Order: sequence, then C-alpha cells, then structure tokens
Amino acid sequence: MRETIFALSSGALPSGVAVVRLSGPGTCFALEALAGKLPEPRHATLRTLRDSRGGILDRSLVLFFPGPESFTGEDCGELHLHGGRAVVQAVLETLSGYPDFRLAEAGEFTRRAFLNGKFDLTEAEALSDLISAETEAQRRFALANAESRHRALYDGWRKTLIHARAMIEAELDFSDEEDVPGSVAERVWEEIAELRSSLERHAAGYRTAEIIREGFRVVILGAPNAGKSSLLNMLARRDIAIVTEEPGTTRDVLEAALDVGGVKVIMTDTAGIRENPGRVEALGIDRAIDRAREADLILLLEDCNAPVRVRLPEGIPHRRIGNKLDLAEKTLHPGHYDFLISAHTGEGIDRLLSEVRELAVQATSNAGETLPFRERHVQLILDAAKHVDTAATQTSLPLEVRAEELRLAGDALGRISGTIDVEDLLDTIFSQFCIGK
Ligand SMILES: Nc1nc2c(ncn2[C@@H]2O[C@H](COP(=O)(O)OP(=O)(O)OP(=O)(O)O)[C@@H](O)[C@H]2O)c(=O)[nH]1
Ligand SMILES: [K+]
Ligand SMILES: [Mg+2]
Repeated sequence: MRETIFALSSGALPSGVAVVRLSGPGTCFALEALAGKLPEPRHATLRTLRDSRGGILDRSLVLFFPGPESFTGEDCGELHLHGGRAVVQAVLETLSGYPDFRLAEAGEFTRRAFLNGKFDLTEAEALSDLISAETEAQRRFALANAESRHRALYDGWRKTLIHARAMIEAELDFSDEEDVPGSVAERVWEEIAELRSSLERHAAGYRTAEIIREGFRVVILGAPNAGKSSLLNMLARRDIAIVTEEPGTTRDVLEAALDVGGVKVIMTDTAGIRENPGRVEALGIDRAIDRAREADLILLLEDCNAPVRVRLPEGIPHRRIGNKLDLAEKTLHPGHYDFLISAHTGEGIDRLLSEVRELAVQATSNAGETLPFRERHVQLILDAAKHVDTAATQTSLPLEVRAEELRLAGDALGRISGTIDVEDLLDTIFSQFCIGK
C-alpha cells in the first residue's frame, strides 16, 4: 500500500480524549514531523505536536507500532489528543498536507489487516459485530467469532473435499487397468454424504446467530383493549404506542428493541384481534397475524376480568397472560394463565421478563458452537452443499464432472473465510464498518 491512511478512530467530539490512528509507509515520517522524533515502539510517550510551520497543535500521547506486529500489519501510529473539535481538525489537516496521506475510508484499517493476512474475513466481520454489539450476548458471540474458529472448520471441510478429489483422480488414472477395484471411491462417497449433512446442519445454526444479532422476536397478541400497548410501553419504559380506552386503538405493528438481562428482544405490539373490524383495523389485524407467524414467542394477552379468546397461529411457542390484575376480584381463577400481570402497576412484569429471557437463552443454547453469523456465510454454505449433493447423488454423471462439483464446493467454503479470491466482495463487506476501524 503506497498511501498512508489516517482517521479519527474514537467517538463523537468533543470528548475527553480523541484517538487519531495512522497506517502505512509514511507513519514514521508523520510521527517525526509532528512529534520531533519517533517514540520507542509500543510505549506511550507524551509529546508536543507541531504543524508544518512549527506552530503548536496539541500536547498528546504518541504511540508507534512498527509493522508487521501491528493491527494492520503496516507501520501504525496513534495520537491521543485532547478531544476538542478544533484540536482534531488541526491535526487532521496537518496530516492531509503530508505527501501520499489521505483520510481512511470506512473499514479501511481492517481491510488492510485482512489483506496483510492478520485475520480472515469471518474474523473481520466478527470485529465489526463487536463494535456494534449492544448486549452482553452480542458481545460474547462476537468475541468468540473473532477467534478464527470458522476458518478451522471450513479448512477441515475443504481438506475432506480435496482428499475426495484426489481419490477420484486416482481411480480415473487406474480405471484402464482391469484389476483395480472401485472400492476406494466408495468410501470417499460415504464421507462426502456425511459432509453434506454437516453442511446442512451448520447452515441451520444461522437462526441462533440471527436471534443474537437481530433479537428474539416476541409478539404481543390479543383482543382489543387487553392492554397490549400498555404492556409494550411498560416494558420499553417509554410511550411508544397510543393507549386509549377505545377498542381498536392500535392499527399498525409497533416495535421496541429491549435489552432483557443482556439479551436483545424485539417486542412487538399489534392491533387487537376481533370479528367484523373496520376496514383499516382489518389491515392491522392481517399484519398482526403475519408478525405472529414469524415470532419466536407469542405473548397472548387477555384482560383477566373479561377474557376474550383469540386464535393463535400454529407451531409458535406462546404464553398466556392475564392483564389488569389490579382490577381483579379475589375470586379470579389464576390457573388459566401462565402469568398474571398489571400493565398499570407493573406487578408480575419481572417474572414475565425472566421467562422471556429464559426462552431466548434456550433458543440460542448452541451459541457456543461455530455458527454462520452472516447471510453471506449461509449462502456460500448452501452453495457448497448443493455442489456436494450433485456430486454425491448424480451417479450417472462422469466422474470428472462429479469431481469438478467437489472443487466448486471447496471454493464456496474458501470464499467464506476469504481464502479463495473475494476481491469483488471486499467493498461490500468493509464499507459496513465505521470510519477509523
Ligand atoms: N386498570 C388497568 N387498566 C389497564 C391495564 N392495562 C391497560 N389498561 C387500560 O385498558 C385500556 C386499553 O389499553 P390498551 O393498552 O390501549 O389496550 P390494547 O390491547 O393495546 O388495545 P387495542 O390497541 O385497542 O387493541 C386503556 O384504557 C388502558 O389504560 C392494567 O393493567 N390495569
Ligand atoms: K385500546
Ligand atoms: Mg393497542
């Protein structure tokens, strides 16, 4: 890389400290020009920074990380400035004045690290997830994914594929000789069939990654006036939904992202379900049912003093909840409900939330395994599975063609970690990073 890149790598200004990061062949030059002389590698050194005319820019900590033992693999530097807008602006301007220096694009530091073999693509993506992690579960998942476990798994599968191809080649070479039995390849095809099921099982694990990254989807369903919107507002601690005593108040789908004990939950309020609704309300009810069909959990809410039954979509886990406990007579028969709550007083809400958290954790109990965590990964895994399937099942095809299918499967797996050419993908992947990473 001929150009040296730089960017503000810390957050919004003003801030206590602002970190400007540099990477590239001009790093030594820049640190000397700014700070007088190069600090000792990896030692934070307090220096006065000066612009090109000798004027003082700031007094700051300066760090030098010589390549290849740096984040990007190139010479890198860090300036820990006082986090004022004008300070940072002046330093960035000075840097852009140096020859072949320019502002980094989004994700460009990480991209250089990838190109210099510091980590593979899945680790780069996991780093991006770590930076956007908002919950404990997301943080832990991203950290585990940043540890090259994907590459190990995919490299193992690629080895199986390469071995299979070698065996098939051998069989092709010897096929003229009458006395060589085809039994070697028989065993290979068994291994390939196993690989196919491993690939399919692995792809299915994506659901867990989706729940962790995007949230466990909970839909509140019930008759009008059950208190669905009141419950959403109570959980979100904000007035997201309009609440009135009029049945049919909510007509659209309303969502709130919650952090429930370290787990991301998307809580959805819906239109009350009833017979003979108005025209707009009917559209809302359709949406409610559509959402409920995609839910990980349905909270079926009823006014426990005047219960109205609502039909549930099949096959989705649900919990029955009696609301308006604060108005309930002592004679109320509690066994009918899994939970009794009051969306007004908050009674019973903690127990309900623990249950939601428990179910979300159960739904992601395989989070410790190596799972695909991007749509991109799943596409390539399914692609590989398709080629493996063709090779394994289309026995009427010539062996050469079946071997070629195995090669294509291996390439698809290689593209996940970036071992196989991915030049066309890099722009899309790294542009999702933030500037300065
Ligand atoms: N006393 C009491 N009133 C409640 C409780 N929950 C909701 N309400 C009241 O019940 C009425 C309906 O509440 P909503 O939250 O709008 O009910 P909803 O299920 O969203 O109604 P729709 O959107 O029309 O389907 C409002 O007057 C609320 O103040 C509760 O726990 N206790
Ligand atoms: K209402
Ligand atoms: Mg409502």
